[in-house]
Amino acid sequence: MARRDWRKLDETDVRVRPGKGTRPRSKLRPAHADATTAMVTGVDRGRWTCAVERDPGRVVTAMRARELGRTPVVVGDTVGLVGDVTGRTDTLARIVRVDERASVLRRTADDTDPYERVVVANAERLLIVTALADPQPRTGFIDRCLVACYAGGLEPVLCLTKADLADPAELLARYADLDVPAVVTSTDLDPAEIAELLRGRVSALVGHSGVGKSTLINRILPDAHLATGVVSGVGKGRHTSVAAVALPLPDGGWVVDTPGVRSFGLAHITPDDIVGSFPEFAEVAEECRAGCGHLGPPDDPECALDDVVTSDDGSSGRLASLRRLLLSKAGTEQ
Ligand SMILES: Nc1nc2c(ncn2[C@@H]2O[C@H](COP(=O)(O)OP(=O)(O)OP(=O)(O)O)[C@@H](O)[C@H]2O)c(=O)[nH]1
Ligand SMILES: [Zn+2]
Repeated sequence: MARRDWRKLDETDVRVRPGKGTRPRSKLRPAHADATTAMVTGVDRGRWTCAVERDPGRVVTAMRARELGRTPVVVGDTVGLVGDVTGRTDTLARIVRVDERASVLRRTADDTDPYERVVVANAERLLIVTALADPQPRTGFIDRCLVACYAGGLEPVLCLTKADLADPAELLARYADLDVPAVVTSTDLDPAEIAELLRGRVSALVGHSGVGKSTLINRILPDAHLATGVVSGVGKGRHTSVAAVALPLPDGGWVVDTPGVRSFGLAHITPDDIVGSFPEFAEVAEECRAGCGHLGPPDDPECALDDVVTSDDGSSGRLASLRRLLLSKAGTEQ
């Protein structure tokens, strides 16, 4: 239950149906029944780049129809387009519908923007790109990426780069209890495993500067420069530091690069949102008192999660890892 509750989290969520008190239910709706479905691949200053029928070869620039008001439209959103959807130069389609999101990745509020915002919608996976050395892995960052995934409905994957510089064993061990899938890579290893992981689906990528994210993308997408160039015709400028962009993969699927996204919108996430992603704990957590932080003694001495832990079936390690994530939500390390 908790896992799907991210929809209520803030005002930037898409209103699938207009609520009472807003505009009257649009009479235009039936007229838009023939709207063309597209995926948003880039956003910049009131213009959205969309792939019609998710076809990377059919790119259209669109504006948001007035009737949508300020409904946020982000990379990965599935939208309905009307108007000129040919994509010819100087044409502009209109976005008249934003479909309900299957997942959300939020970035945190920052100095220039006091609101948490969804940066990527509908990504199935989040690749947490971390160098094994140079720069040193930051486990606080990884932990908060995991929290963002569990709360937003994405499957996390650890992508450990620069395996030629350091052994991944210690880092892998830290996440073993959480069953987070991991791939280990370096420039002297074949990127086929990662390409396979990404093929046919929408995956978002996050990572600090210098971890080798661009190197990785360029190896999987030899023409990424070209693809980036196409979108940056729209996406150049001061907003690019946090603007996500979806790049099409050669064998189908999309990689969403999230430059500048260094921390995640976790402020409204409750412990229950996170626990909800852990099947063996979610049900028991309902027996806890309302507002239990599920941290166990001394903070939550009566937390029911402790009852799940029996002898040595691995549950104690998993609970310890889950509790580490619960604690990390409040962390500030980036
Ligand atoms: N030793 C080693 N170095 C690597 C590997 N992958 C990338 N690098 C180096 O790490 C540095 C950073 O790589 P980038 O791909 O630019 O990193 P990034 O994450 O895109 O960083 P920004 O562009 O700043 O966001 C470069 O000097 C790369 O050559 C690797 O597998 N092994
Ligand atoms: Zn509890």
